[in-house]
Amino acid sequence: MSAALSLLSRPAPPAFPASLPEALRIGSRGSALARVQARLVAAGLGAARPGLPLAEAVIATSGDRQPARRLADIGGKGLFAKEIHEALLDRRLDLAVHSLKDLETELPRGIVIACVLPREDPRDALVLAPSCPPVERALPFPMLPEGARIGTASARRQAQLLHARPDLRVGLIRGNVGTRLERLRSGDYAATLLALAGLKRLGLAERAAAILDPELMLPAAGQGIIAVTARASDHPTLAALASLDDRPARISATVERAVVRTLEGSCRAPIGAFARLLPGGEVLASAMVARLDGSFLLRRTLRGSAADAARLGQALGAALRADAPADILA
Ligand SMILES: NCc1[nH]cc(CCC(=O)O)c1CC(=O)O
Repeated sequence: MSAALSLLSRPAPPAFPASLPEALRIGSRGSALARVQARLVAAGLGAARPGLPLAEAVIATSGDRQPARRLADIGGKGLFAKEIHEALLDRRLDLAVHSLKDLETELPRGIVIACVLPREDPRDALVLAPSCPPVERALPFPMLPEGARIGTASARRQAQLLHARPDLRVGLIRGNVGTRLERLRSGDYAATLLALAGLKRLGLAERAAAILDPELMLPAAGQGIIAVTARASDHPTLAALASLDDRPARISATVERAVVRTLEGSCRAPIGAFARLLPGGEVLASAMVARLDGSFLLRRTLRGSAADAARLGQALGAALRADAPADILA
């Protein structure tokens, strides 16, 4: 009797989801910006699939644990995403939210970019320390004080800034957006450069003393674009995310990342890449490489078909490589 009962009352085997799991687990880094971006993705999914249960999780990354050094010196972009990729592959997460510009161009096997959200403003912004005299919005660089010290950890920003203003000095300031704004109050720096997209998402856009024209400061590949990664094999999650994919952002991302992919490995120099869809449906893409000290800067612009976005980016990267001096190419 008791044996029969225990057979009958044996707990049901764990329910393996035929389609979507109980709750989709959304992962991101723990910074304020990362959390806001994760919430944007969750809101998008909630609107696309009403009633779909979602759970948000924070993953600490190596990049977050070593805030004082230049990223390139501690292993590059992969640092922010490594633990997040691992959590996806280990099924501790089902999808992960990244700033596309921090995501390496070659993702680990089994991880794909499932969708990109509509691009926020891709431009960089100049943020002044309280002690710095104001600049005119239209002429931000010429009005920075002679010899001023500017804080940035971005080789791309440093090279373009010094190209325009060789008298300026650059000091390393890293960390989250909040940390960097805080550092400005220390008096060590006259100004810093930040992505306007991050400032906007944090409700801090009013801190931008000037917004830098891409002619002056070409953005990083993917700047302003939020990318969502998932397991390549997880078809239900990929299908749910596909409805969030933004075509113009996807095309820009494809061109800009193809530029970087074409150059990296053969080029150790700072790289900028920016592509946008024109009203007629063509893509206008610019890219630049420079010496870190700004003494050399090369820019190229190409126009091409949106259907050939990756090829356009490759052609742009190849054009830069063809004309760059030997010391820029590794
Ligand atoms: N490297 C940090 C980082 N990664 C993405 C953003 C901003 C948001 C975006 O570009 O989408 C920032 C901050 C910054 O560069 O000012």
